[in-house]
Amino acid sequence: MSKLSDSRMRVFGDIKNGLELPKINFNKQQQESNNGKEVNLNLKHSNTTNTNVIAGARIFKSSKNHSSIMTTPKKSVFIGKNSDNSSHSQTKRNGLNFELSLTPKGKENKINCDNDKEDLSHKSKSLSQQKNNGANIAFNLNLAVNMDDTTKNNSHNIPTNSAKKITTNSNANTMLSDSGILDTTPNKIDQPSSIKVAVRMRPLANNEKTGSQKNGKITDVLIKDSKVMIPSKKDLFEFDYCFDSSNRELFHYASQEVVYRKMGHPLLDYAFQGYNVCLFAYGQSGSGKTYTMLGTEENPGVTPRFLNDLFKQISTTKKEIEYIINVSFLEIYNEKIYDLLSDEFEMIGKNLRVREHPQTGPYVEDLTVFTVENYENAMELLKNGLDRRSTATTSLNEKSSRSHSIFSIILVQNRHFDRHDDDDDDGGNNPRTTETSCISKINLVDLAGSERVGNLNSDHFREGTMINRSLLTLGKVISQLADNSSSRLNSTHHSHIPYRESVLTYLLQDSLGGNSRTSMIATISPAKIHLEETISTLRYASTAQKIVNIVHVNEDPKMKIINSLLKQISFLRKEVDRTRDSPLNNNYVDNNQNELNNCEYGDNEVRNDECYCDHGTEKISDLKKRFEAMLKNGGKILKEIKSKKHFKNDPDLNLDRLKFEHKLDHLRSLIKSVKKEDHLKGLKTITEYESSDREINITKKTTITTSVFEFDTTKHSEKEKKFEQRDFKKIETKFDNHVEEKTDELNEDDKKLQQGDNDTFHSCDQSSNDGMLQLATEDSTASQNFKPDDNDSINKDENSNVSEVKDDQVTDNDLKDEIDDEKADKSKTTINSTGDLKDTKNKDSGSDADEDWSSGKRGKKNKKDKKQKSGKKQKSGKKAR
Ligand SMILES: Nc1ncnc2c1ncn2[C@@H]1O[C@H](COP(=O)(O)OP(=O)(O)OP(=O)(O)O)[C@@H](O)[C@H]1O
Repeated sequence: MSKLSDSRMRVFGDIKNGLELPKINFNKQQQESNNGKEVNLNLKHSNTTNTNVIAGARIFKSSKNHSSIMTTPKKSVFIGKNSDNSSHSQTKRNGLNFELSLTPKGKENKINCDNDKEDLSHKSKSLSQQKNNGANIAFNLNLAVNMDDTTKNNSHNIPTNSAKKITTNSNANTMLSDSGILDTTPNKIDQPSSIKVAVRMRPLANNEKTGSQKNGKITDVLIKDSKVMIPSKKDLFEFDYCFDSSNRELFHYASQEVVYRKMGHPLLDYAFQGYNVCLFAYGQSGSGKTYTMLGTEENPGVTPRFLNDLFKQISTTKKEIEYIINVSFLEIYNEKIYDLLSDEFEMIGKNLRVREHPQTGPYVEDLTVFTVENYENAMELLKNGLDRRSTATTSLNEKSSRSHSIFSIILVQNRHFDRHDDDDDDGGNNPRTTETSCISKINLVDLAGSERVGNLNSDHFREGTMINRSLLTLGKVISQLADNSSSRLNSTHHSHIPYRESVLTYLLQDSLGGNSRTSMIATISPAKIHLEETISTLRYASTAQKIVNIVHVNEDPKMKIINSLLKQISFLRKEVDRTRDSPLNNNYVDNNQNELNNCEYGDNEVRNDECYCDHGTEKISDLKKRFEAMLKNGGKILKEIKSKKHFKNDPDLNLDRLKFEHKLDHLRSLIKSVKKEDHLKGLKTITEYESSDREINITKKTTITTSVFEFDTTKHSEKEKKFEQRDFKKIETKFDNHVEEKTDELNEDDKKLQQGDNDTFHSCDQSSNDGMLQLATEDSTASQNFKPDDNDSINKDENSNVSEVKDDQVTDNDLKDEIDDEKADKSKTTINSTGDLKDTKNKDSGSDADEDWSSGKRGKKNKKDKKQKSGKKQKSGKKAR
């Protein structure tokens, strides 16, 4: 047994200053010779033969006869575990015997000191004894499965429930629980992990091959093994890996697969072990970051391969582990965070906020998270997000990413296993099921390209300076962290890290200098013309290499609760998907309600779900009102135009028509936005529309869409969304029909006014009555499935249009009266009108444009042609404005 300078065993400290371990009794000479020596702190459990290095440490002279061991800055030290399953409960009852020893770094032999025969080793008293003595211990002593390579051999056959660990606690007063059972709170075994850095060189681009070069040299970068050389500058950089992808013919050509195997796959392994991981690509614009991270259809990059292996691995692992995979995708553009996966009305284009959780660090508030079940799901989300990412053509890259993107995967692993506990009355014969949970966050980051501002045109100047600003902060953070990492052991003072100076670094705080196994791929061009940027990237990368993160497996009892909630989310998402196909099924809400109630935390979840749905209902009813208002306004305008047509020489007629077309433009673009689910744009258009139309005050009420909207919207927002989209289509159809018909009629009127043909004008008037009638009828119905840009769909959907019209009803009496009046008008004038029209058609045959006008009188077979022409007209109308 070691002689401790203190009768209690003490391990305490904090992350900045390292941990103070039991003092060591050196004689004076030993004290001098060992002062400042770097050592390994080893652990050996008395039941095992293996000794594991658990931390790097340094010896310091602390008092006359004592030296102290200071570990590298860590919160905790791994103490030990039993080598076989049978003895861990024994340990629990009788206390844990372990032995700490110090050895010079890189050597096996122990340092001599006077502590006892075992030199610097220390055997603990049993924990139960300590507890009985009422001694303070400055840590929670637990057993742990250490997933790190150094202890893997020792730990892999230990069931997870025997995994406990030692964690220091800076308040140095944590007691064992009254029951004497070891505390299993935060399971954090900190380990140093330096950032792994690789460089990848892309092939020459076409314009680089032909560009004029000094000395006739096009390239000036060489890669050999793990080194990059710049011959003209006699510079040499060394990294963990250097990938030469400049020429496929090369023997050592690094394909996408090679890059993934070396840089991506190891991170996947770490993620399965429970660590947070991060891979980011850094480099000049056009140097191959996106190609490396995402690749192409034929040559997928790291992210698709990572996802593929993730799901493959899950499918081959044992059934007792349950996996939940959540993904999110965001971009940081001009220092603002945008959700790339959200299809929520008000979330698109919304700048999200970063918040900080005291335990888990920075996170993005309101970011959409999807639970995915397979590779295809995940890839679909990735592609959807990429479509929304901000890109632009720059001098260096045809499709340059103008934002930093972070694709995050949360891997949750729930392990269920049977625990045999000797403490049980039955002697441990009856297994009890236990669950542990592990959550790993995987960040795959494609940074925007670093670029000299001189290379940017005025369009991209602002975004270029923003990109450079955040990359500059990233550089500062990296270099500060590198400084701190190298001075960690010698100094207690650490410089401030300016994480908050940019959104990027704030969000990546954990990946840089925090709890994450992080790798970086620096991409470079071989071209001599980019040499300056290449050297700057290489410097950046070699500084990043010096950063040492402190990592631990994310296993925590609180995770159980989080897991349970994640399960709920996953369940709810599945339900949403399932019910999407049958939105009219009224029973589903009740059934699901029951299922939800049966879930753990079900009550809260249901309540939350309801809140969410209420919110959704509000949005929908608001939208509904806006659409209705627009429809009414549209009707009013048409009416006004119609009434003015009686005055042949009304100078306002054309103006009104233009106004009307202008408004319909707004509506059309609104409907397009809605169709594309670009709700934000839709909302903007509505606002524009409404403000341009404020003077028109409509009192009559149309209820065209009410019947469609009046289903029970209080329970399920997805169901509502489905309806919302369907109804938008109907409104869209209706308006397009109006535009089509009214444009034709107005053109016809126009022409006839010009011709001064009174008879024809009369028939036009009737025809515009028809048009109004149709508007009123359609206002009270909802025609279906028309897509303004999709000419083919016009014909396809005409039939459904008809049946839809029959089904709907007008509820507003005033409007009904008006429609009835107009119907009467119509029935009176139909024959005349048709006759006139026929005449007109005959007169004008031979002219394309005229045929278009005449066929505007419900000539269904020519509808497609008409549509195309009215589209053209609209464009010219815009030009005129
Ligand atoms: N290793 C490679 N092999 C083949 N082509 C590559 C490679 N790396 C990049 N390219 C090609 O170079 C061009 C630019 O690459 P990429 O878009 O990935 O650059 P980037 O660094 O992401 O640029 P930016 O920062 O402007 O978004 C693309 O056409 C890409 O296909």
